[in-house]
Amino acid sequence: MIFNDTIVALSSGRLPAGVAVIRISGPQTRFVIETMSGHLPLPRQAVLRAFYSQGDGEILDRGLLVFFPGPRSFTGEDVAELQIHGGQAVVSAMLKELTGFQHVRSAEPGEFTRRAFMNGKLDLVKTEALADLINADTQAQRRFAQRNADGAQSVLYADWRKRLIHARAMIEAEIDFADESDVPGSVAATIWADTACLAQEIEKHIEGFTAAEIIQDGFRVVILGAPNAGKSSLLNALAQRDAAIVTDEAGTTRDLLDIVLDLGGLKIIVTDTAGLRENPGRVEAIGIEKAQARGKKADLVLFLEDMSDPQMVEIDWLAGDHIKVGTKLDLIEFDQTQHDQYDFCISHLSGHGIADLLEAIKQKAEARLAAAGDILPFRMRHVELLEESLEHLTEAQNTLQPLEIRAEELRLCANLLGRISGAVNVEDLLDVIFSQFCIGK
Ligand SMILES: Nc1nc2c(ncn2[C@@H]2O[C@H](COP(=O)(O)OP(=O)(O)OP(=O)(O)O)[C@@H](O)[C@H]2O)c(=O)[nH]1
Repeated sequence: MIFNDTIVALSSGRLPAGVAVIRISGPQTRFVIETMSGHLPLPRQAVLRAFYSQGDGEILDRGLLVFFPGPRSFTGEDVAELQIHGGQAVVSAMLKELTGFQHVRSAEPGEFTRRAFMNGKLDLVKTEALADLINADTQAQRRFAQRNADGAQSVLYADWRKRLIHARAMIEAEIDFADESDVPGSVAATIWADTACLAQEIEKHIEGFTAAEIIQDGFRVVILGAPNAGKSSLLNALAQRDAAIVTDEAGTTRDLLDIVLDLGGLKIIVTDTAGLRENPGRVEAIGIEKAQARGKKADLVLFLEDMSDPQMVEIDWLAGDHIKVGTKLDLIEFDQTQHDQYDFCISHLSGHGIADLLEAIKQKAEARLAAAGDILPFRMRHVELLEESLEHLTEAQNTLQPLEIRAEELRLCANLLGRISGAVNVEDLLDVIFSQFCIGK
């Protein structure tokens, strides 16, 4: 696709910095380079150049210039990257000079990537993965985004579409040549067996979204227990700072308080909650309601009990995974029978058991990820399209429907899969997807 205007942006991070990278893409790129720095350098080779102002011939800066002639560039157009000194004034003078050329303007957020997509350099899934790679905070997020950007997911969907298109072709052949028995019944049986298999694969793939959410948004750990059980003390010990207020007054914590941990590269969100007890005050009751709601949505609940003063707390409503933790170990005489009631016994005073508990949280999170496959849908958008395509595939299996309708359901299913990677009709999605990017990407 040919764009008339050339776009320019600072592609590197916050200024001042040692080096700043300015990126230019579009049909004016060659002219701009030649005007500001002399002849075009060899493709993809870094050269040291002075960059001159058109107005008074002043040198604005010296730096490295790399020229990537289209179509072998990130956007598919002529692209140049200028590595210059990362000072505020240097960069603003250079950007002002560049956008002073005719048909050259500042890029919108994500516009370079959008051009890459329009020119067939990236598909939508890879584009989204690239946005995630740029925003990755933890090593697990980086590795996951890297894998998605490599395109394994797009290959999987392309393979599914191929199977569907083949199935549809065979079914249509059966419709067209029914009388001539050119398509033996056994072929149709094989096709329907394969589409049934595909439906299972898609279903399993959709289930993997939970694992993707854990990687992207974090593994949610919620600390629950009676007032004074030591919940806030545990949160502070895990955070290694005073994130929550700790007093000996029962009911100190009224609201939810989150901290974020990086455990072995995984993002873990730990939430402190209001103590669970019967007949709380009005404000406390709201806190308890919130605690229960968060506990129900948690990936893991740490249920704390003060070993020196155990309280009866109703936790039957807890459906998910939980670890029972005995606290204030330092206050009690050793008693094996009492120890055996808990998965872990800890003391914030002595630090006993905290490291083991952290390790257990990490292992629980890793186990959840290991259970999912390698290729996961990583946007709600993917899941919605997958679910819709699965509905059509299920409908296609319905032997009560005429063959024509079943074939049409296969076509609809393939189209929806095509929308995930952008192979089919996605104009309406583009603004949403590219707005996730920063300027210069
Ligand atoms: N001896 C001892 N005291 C502890 C330990 N952990 C917590 N405490 C004390 O127990 C009291 C309550 O601790 P918190 O961490 O505020 O308990 P909580 O469960 O958050 O309490 P609420 O906010 O009221 O629900 C404080 O005085 C803590 O210093 C421990 O391991 N040993």
